[in-house]
Amino acid sequence: MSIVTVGLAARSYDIVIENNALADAARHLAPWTGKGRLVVVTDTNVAASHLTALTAALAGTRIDPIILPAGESTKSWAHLEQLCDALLALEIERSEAIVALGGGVIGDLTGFAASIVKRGCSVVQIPTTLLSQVDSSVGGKTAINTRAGKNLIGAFYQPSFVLIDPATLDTLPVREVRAGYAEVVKYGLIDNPEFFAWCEGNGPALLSGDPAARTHAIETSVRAKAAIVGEDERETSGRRALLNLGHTFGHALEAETGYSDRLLHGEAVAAGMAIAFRFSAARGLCSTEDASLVTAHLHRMGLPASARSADVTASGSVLAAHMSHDKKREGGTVPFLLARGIGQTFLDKSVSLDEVAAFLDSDVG
Ligand SMILES: NC(=O)c1ccc[n+]([C@@H]2O[C@H](COP(=O)([O-])OP(=O)(O)OC[C@H]3O[C@@H](n4cnc5c(N)ncnc54)[C@H](O)[C@@H]3O)[C@@H](O)[C@H]2O)c1
Ligand SMILES: O=C(O)C(=O)C[C@@H](O)[C@H](O)[C@H](O)COP(=O)(O)O
Ligand SMILES: [Zn+2]
Repeated sequence: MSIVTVGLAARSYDIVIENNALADAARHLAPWTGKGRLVVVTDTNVAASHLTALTAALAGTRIDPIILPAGESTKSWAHLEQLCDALLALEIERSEAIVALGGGVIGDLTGFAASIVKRGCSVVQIPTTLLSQVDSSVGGKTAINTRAGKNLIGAFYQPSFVLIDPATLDTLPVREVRAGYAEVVKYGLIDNPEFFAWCEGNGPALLSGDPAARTHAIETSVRAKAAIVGEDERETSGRRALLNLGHTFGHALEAETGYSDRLLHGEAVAAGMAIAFRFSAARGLCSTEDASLVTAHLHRMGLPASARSADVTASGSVLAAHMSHDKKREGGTVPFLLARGIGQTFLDKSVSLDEVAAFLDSDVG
């Protein structure tokens, strides 16, 4: 078992990473079961594969499940309302924890609901996708998507505890494992070239469910994210913005595909990171060799590495228009995460959306 702490003074919390932790949920969740019941928010797929096991592990505690449809379209106003109404109907009390059992969709939506129901209830994250275990369950970004763009309505609201059971990934479809892998390799590309090299060697084993590779990837990612969040919780210093590598491009691709299962978040981020490296090379910031290495690695891992390979045919100016809603925008300018090389990502405020649009029209990836 490993424990990683997110250090945020009074709002610090632990992340426990342990194979088969779900079977031991009574011990791990003891601080939140004292009231005799737990409200568990999940989706239809996760309910089918893991809710029974969690309920059995918590024998003696009444489980009140709220089961939502699976998929990105659940991060919506309509489902936020449905979830808040369900929590109120269950007479949730602020001293109880709401458990988010699922991937990033359930985690982001439940975290946001927890931040507003009765002005704030505790939330415990039990992530069940690779993406949510390495990224979304940690750090307290919660949100829904709206017509104007991705995650534009939300709150910074930290969980009270995160319980990661890598064994839950045994039931995850391989396309979802691949999508989560994009956020794993992101940590190497940001500031850890040794981890990128590890990904080059061990990515295939990770995708095929090798337990040692899986645990190493989860622990490395969670430690990296916890450290960044501890330094810059609300993305004000520029440090946390590094976690957004590939996301300004990626969110535009997601908007273009209507936040549907046509393009998963991790797939969009993969394409966005490769675009960011090629754009950096085109600006003379990083070598074309590094940009090609990133593109080739993502392709080898079965991920899209361009708008075209993500099946998005929109023009550069249409994609740039989506990017103008980016939350990092300041004084009318959207800063971009660019790179001087693998492991050397930085925030560049000198890019214009016209330049990005022209680059995208010429980018073949
Ligand atoms: N808050 C953050 O910091 C942060 C970070 C990264 C991504 N995100 C958000 O996370 C979301 C994507 O999360 P995701 O990739 O986990 O997608 P997801 O939550 O939609 O889960 C992917 C699919 O896998 C299914 N599933 C989940 N766990 C399973 C399991 N163990 N076995 C079988 N099926 C399972 C789900 O039902 C769903 O169909 C996006 O909305 C993205 O914006 C948030
Ligand atoms: O935790 C962060 O900070 C991240 O940027 C992690 C991203 O992987 C994640 O997709 C996040 O939700 C994107 O944030 P946003 O502020 O661009 O919506
Ligand atoms: Zn992401």
